[in-house]
Amino acid sequence: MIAPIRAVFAAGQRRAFSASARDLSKVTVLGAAGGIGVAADISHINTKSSVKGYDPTPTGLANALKGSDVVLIPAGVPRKPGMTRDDLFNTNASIVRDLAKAAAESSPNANLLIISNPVNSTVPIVAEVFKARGVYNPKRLFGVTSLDVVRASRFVSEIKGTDPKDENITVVGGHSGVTIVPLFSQSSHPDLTSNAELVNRVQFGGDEVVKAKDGAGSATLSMAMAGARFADSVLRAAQGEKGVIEPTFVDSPLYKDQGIEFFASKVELGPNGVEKVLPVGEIDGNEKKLLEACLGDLKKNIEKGVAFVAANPPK
Ligand SMILES: NC(=O)c1ccc[n+]([C@@H]2O[C@H](COP(=O)([O-])OP(=O)(O)OC[C@H]3O[C@@H](n4cnc5c(N)ncnc54)[C@H](O)[C@@H]3O)[C@@H](O)[C@H]2O)c1
Ligand SMILES: O=C(O)C[C@H](O)C(=O)O
Repeated sequence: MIAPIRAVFAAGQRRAFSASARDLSKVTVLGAAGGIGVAADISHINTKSSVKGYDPTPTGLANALKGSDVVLIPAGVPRKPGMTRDDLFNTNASIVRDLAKAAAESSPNANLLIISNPVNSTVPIVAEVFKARGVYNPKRLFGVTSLDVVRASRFVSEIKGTDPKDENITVVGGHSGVTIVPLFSQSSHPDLTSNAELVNRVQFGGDEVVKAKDGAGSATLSMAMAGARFADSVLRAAQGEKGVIEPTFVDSPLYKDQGIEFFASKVELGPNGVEKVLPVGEIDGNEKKLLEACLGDLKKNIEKGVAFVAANPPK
C-alpha cells in the first residue's frame, strides 16, 4: 500500500507491517506482501515514519496490530479475467474473517479500512466478527471505495478535457458492477447522467485492469493511490482536521428501512471515525434507476457476508 502522507509502509515478503508515522499514529497493513500491500520499495518513500515488518505468525499478527490507529486490509486473492468480485468470496471471506478476529482481539479500537474483495461482503464479515466479540463500533469500519471516485473523475476529465483533480464526482452504493452508482447530476457535468457508456465504464472500470493484466491480478497502483488518499483522510480527521469528507462504504442509516445495513456515500470523518453519513441528495431519473438496481444486488452481497460468519464463525 503506498503511503498516506503521514505514514510509510514496507513489508518485504512479510504479510503484515506497521508504520508509526507521527507520535500518535500507528498504521497496520494486513496482506503486505501483495500487489497493493506492496513491499520494501515503499519504505524508500521520504515521509517521516518508522516502518516495521512482521512474520505471518499469530504472534507477528498480534504485534503488528497492537496499538494501531488504522488497520488496512488488502489481504486476499485478486480477480482473473472472466471473474466477478463475488467469485473471490469463497477464498477471501475466510481470510478476512480470520484477520478481523485478530484485529478484534489486538486492536479493537482501530479504524478498519477494508480493501479485500468483494468489499460489499467483506465489510459485513468484519462487522459480524466484531459484533460476536462485543467490540463492534460502526463508526470505525470502512469499505474502501475511493478507487471508484478516482476512476470517475479521470474518465469524466477525458471526455470534458478538464483536469481530473478539479472533478469531484460522487459515487454511491457499493463496490462491484451495478452496485457502483456515479452521480453525475451532482457534478458540474449533469449532462453525463445520460452517457450510458461512461456509467458502464465507471461501474466496470476494474475489469479493464483485470483484462489488461491478463491473469496477473487487478488494479494495484491506482488502488494504492486511492487507498493512501483514504487512509490519509482518516488520519487527518483523527488528528482533528475538520471538514474531511470521503465517499466510503459504511454501516449506514440511509437504506436500513429496506434491510440494507451498509451503503457507500459521502461521509464526514472525525476523531471518532464516522462523524456523519451524508444523504445521497437529489438525483435524476437515470440515477434513480441505477440506484434501484444497486440496492437489490447490494442487499444480497451484504446478507451473504453475514450468513457466512453465522455458518462459519472464526475459530
Ligand atoms: N477495494 C478496491 O477498490 C480494491 C482495488 C484493488 C484490489 N482490491 C482487492 O484487494 C485484494 C488484494 O489484491 P492484490 O492485488 O494486492 O493481491 P495480491 O495477490 O497481489 O496480494 C494479496 C496478498 O494477500 C496476502 N494474504 C493472503 N492470505 C493472507 C492472510 N490470511 N493473512 C495475511 N495476508 C494474506 C498474500 O500473501 C498477498 O501478499 C484482492 O481481493 C483485490 O480484489 C480491492
Ligand atoms: O476489479 C477488481 O477486482 C479490483 C478492484 O476492486 C477494482 O475496482 O479495480
